Amino acid sequence: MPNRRTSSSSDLKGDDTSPVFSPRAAAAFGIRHIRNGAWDLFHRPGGHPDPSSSKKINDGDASSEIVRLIPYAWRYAHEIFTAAGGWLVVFSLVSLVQAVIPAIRVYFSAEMLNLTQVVIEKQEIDKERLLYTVVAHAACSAVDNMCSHFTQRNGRKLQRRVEKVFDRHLFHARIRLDVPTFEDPAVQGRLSACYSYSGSMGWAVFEEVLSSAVEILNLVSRVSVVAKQVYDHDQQGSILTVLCFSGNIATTWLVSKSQGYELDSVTIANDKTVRSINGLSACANDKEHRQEIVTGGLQEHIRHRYEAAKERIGDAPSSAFEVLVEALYPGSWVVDTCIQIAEKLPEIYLAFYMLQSPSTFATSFATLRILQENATSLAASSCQIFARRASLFSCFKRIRDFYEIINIPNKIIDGTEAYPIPDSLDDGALGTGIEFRSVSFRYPGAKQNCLQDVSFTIKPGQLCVIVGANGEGKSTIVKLINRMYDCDEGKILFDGKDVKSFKLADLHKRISVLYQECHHLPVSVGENIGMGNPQNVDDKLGIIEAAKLGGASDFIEKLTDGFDTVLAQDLDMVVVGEGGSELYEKLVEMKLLKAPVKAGLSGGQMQRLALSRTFMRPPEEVTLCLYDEPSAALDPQAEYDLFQRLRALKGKKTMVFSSHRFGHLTKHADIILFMKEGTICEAGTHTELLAKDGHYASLYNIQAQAFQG
Ligand SMILES: Nc1ncnc2c1ncn2[C@@H]1O[C@H](COP(=O)(O)OP(=O)(O)OP(=O)(O)O)[C@@H](O)[C@H]1O
Repeated sequence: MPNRRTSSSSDLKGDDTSPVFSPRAAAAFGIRHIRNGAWDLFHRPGGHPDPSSSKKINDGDASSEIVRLIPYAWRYAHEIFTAAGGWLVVFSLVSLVQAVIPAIRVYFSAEMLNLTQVVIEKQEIDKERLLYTVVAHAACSAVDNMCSHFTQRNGRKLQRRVEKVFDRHLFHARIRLDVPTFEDPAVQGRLSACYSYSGSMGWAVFEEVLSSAVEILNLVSRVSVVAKQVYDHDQQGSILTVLCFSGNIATTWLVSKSQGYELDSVTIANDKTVRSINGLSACANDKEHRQEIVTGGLQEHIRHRYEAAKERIGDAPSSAFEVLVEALYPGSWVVDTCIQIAEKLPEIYLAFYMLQSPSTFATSFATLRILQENATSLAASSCQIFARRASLFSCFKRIRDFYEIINIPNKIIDGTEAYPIPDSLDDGALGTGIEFRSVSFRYPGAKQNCLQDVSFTIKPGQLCVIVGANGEGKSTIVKLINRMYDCDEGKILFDGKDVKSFKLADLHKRISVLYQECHHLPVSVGENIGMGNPQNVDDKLGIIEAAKLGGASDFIEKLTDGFDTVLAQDLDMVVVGEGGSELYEKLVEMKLLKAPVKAGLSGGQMQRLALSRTFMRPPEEVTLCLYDEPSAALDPQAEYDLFQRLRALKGKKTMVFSSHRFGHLTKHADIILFMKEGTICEAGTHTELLAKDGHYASLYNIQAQAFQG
């Protein structure tokens, strides 16, 4: 038997083979988790990612909450009607018309049965009434078809129109966030909650509201027709009605209880063996591996490994689909038996009744037919409408959350003053003067300070190199200068003024940064470079020139589409179920799953691309260059060329480098800062620090020895 457990148990820590896997973290976001054999199934109960939506609220709270939600609902209604206007009204009206058609059909079915009853009892037929009933019934089908055609044809168009508005809002809400706000798991959770499992929230909410109205109208109209039939024509109707409905309501309730999991799920193999089976299958199936397999004579080896892995999996599920089917249909013989008995109750009653008074057989049979035809769907509809209360409520809460996230305040507060300071002595012509005064900083969520009481001064136009071992805080200094984060204690000054007082847009315009982790954007190579100066993103000549300066021209020319080559993400997804992709994205966003990125470029090429991006900005605009390990992935020639080029800027711009390498840069530095455990333990020029014979001298000598043989 496969081993199935729920995530509530404390022993769920995931598999060591997947460092980012955390079912407990998933539970915190309202995503449930099941471990079945080697598989992990994540699902969102009721399709609502917001854990707060599952909280039970009493009626008093609910009504005051509803009052608070009204302004948001009003704003939402206003926005969707502005976007889709009259079409939305027509679409809603057609859907409502379609909602009453089933009731009209029931009415004419009842008419047919009544006519049959008259034929049986009196052996005569009302031809006119029969003709009218048949024609009207057919007309109903035609109108129903026309309505379906209309809603299908126009639904998608309307959906796109409504979604566009909300997609724009959501995009804006995301793109405007700064680093600490964006990294905040609470903010990520709120952003994720704004996606519904069928497209963007804007349309999903409209659909939910309209579907509720349609269901209510459908139910009310059908119940009226059935009730009229039962009470106009049959004395036994009330008992049959109770039996039909109670059986069906119980059935619907039992089924809803027994179905534990919806299709909105992601199933992944969190196990080395399954991953190995998938990899080996790919070896056997994919064309690209054939050459290596044949040349290397690997057939037998791969077959052996595949069989051994299959053996290890044993009787546990071997595919995501199997896992999903087991979760969806856990099955219960008690439930199934109850359903069977409940469905037969009205017939059993009728059989007893007919035995007692056979003369009323026809009448009761007609009523039973009408009731049986409708009871199941009416019971299901009433249960659904009942269940919809919660989802409607949570829909409006999602609207509120949506409008609130649009205005999530950024943690890095924008300054008000222009930079460079107008009328200052050099107006930034020589570069930015930087001062750290007793700066301490801790990353959000970290246990201890990453920088502790750091103080130093870099004069305008100076070249500063920050050195030290891994993890000592070099990159963090770069990030604080650039205001990616704000320090917790102390002050950072630009040209003698608190950096927080300057407008962020002005600072970003004057600072050119190259980060250690070079992430390309999933756009074209040319655009990746052009983005270095968003105002001139289409400046083709500028891009070509920047690529030359960054040393990227050579490899770009060799790419299939040159500057137009698109560097897209290739997610290796194992997703099952409707809405699963969206849930997968959420799991990735929440860093519960890793999204492997297919890198089309080597590390050095990525670095050259990122470097080229920094050359897009007009040189006179930039007053400060921040380079975090700019040459880590470059070959020696490229590194030498780069440093030659950058050194030529000395005296014209302030330059701050973080580096592990000594020599090329440090010999020319005006100031070297040696970092150890988040503090600056040595500061001075190359000559001064060598004379001091401390940490710097020791590391420099280690590197120098390598070249002395
Ligand atoms: N976003 C983050 N959240 C939490 N801790 C972080 C974060 N970024 C870095 N750190 C931690 O802060 C410390 C300093 O990191 P930093 O990147 O500044 O070091 P570094 O000196 O630049 O290292 P390297 O030479 O390896 O680039 C490290 O212990 C690191 O683990």
